[in-house]
Amino acid sequence: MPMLNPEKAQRWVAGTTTLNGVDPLSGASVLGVPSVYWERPTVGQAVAGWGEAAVREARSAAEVNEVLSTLASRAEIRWMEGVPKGMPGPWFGGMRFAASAPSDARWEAHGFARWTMPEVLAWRVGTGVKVAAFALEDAGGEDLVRSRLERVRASFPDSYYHPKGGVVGLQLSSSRQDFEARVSRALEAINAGCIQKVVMARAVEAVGSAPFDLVEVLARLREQNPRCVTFLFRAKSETAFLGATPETLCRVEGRTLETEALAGSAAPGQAEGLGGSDKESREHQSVVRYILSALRPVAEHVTADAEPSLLTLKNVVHLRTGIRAELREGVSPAQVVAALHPTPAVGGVPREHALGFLHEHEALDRGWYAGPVGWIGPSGAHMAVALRSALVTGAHARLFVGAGIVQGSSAEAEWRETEMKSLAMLRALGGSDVRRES
Ligand SMILES: C=C(O[C@@H]1C=C(C(=O)O)C=C[C@H]1O)C(=O)O
Repeated sequence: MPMLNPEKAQRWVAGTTTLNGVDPLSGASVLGVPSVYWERPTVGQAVAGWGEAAVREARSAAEVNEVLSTLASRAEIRWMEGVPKGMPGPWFGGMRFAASAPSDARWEAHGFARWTMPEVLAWRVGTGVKVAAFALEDAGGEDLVRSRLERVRASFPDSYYHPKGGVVGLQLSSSRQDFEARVSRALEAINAGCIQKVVMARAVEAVGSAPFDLVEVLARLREQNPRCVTFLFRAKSETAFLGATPETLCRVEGRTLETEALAGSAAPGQAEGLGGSDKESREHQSVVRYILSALRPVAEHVTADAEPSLLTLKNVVHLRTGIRAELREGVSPAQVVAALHPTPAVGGVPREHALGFLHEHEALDRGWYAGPVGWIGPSGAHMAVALRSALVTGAHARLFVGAGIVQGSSAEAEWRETEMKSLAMLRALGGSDVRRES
């Protein structure tokens, strides 16, 4: 049985092997739907994990800090043949956007924050697929690791998993009226000077004509969104949180930190005007300023791109400013997450007022949407901001989309922006025959 937050003395044993494969996702045809998945096509990184050798949960923001700090250490795992260099993870998971407990039962399985170390982890390396197996260091731990590696070696396909291309009919519903009323309320608060920016989100319910095939959805997400991180986190239940996000919260390797401001959006046909738009530029710069000031206590030599560039995705274009820094001595990825999350790209300015406004008026349990999701371990950490995502159970998907509201925003335009942002997930779910109810 996997243990939640086990005693400090608990240790795991791990072993590795290398296969001839090319695609960790193809393992799903023999090992089933992964419990965790992470792919960055731009750098050729792909990782899939099955089962849960260990689970660490946190129930509050303070506990998150404590748990995340322990996950970066290698002390708890005894590697039979040394730590594999450049292994992503082995801990994968995420946390809620808000500091409050779930109010929507659909998020209960994912909890406040949850990281797992899979029983089997497969990731792409230059010439093949590397596999690690983990087990508790109890009597028989090494044998269990060897048998897991053997089973994987005997059955792992060496082909690439291509989506089969079947189309799933989707029935969609989301209330436009409610969303636009909330955006108008946000504009009143902005005009009254209570807040300068707030990111309002809404849910879109999508019901498929058959249960969603999560492996197919992952395969389509990565194919259709090569500049994003495709991710999946499946907790104990059959409920999975997955998506393809363009936004990184932080990537840490040694003392090198990379982050970014991603805010300001336009339809692909209107990208030309994005850089010159006063509204989009204000929305973007508020995120840049926040990140630079949030990094000051934890990092030095902070540099940002002189000008935002355009990040062009299939359905939407964003303004992006890359930011790099060197972490101060002893600063952990946990402290970086605590310093940055939530940035005004998904929260607002001033931060506490905007979060209070969302708590009161958004009428949505965001769950892990817009929270940090990713991996952490001895080779560093990568936490993305969980956007363009959905919580999927059977034939039901709850998608989440949001947009930044500043002075000059219009409720109708923000609705359209969120519609545009929903397309990536809808297309991956397989929608073509889309019927709408508002
Ligand atoms: C909130 C979302 O996206 C964020 C909001 C953006 C904006 O308002 O321009 C752009 C990118 C993201 O930081 C979302 O995709 O749900």
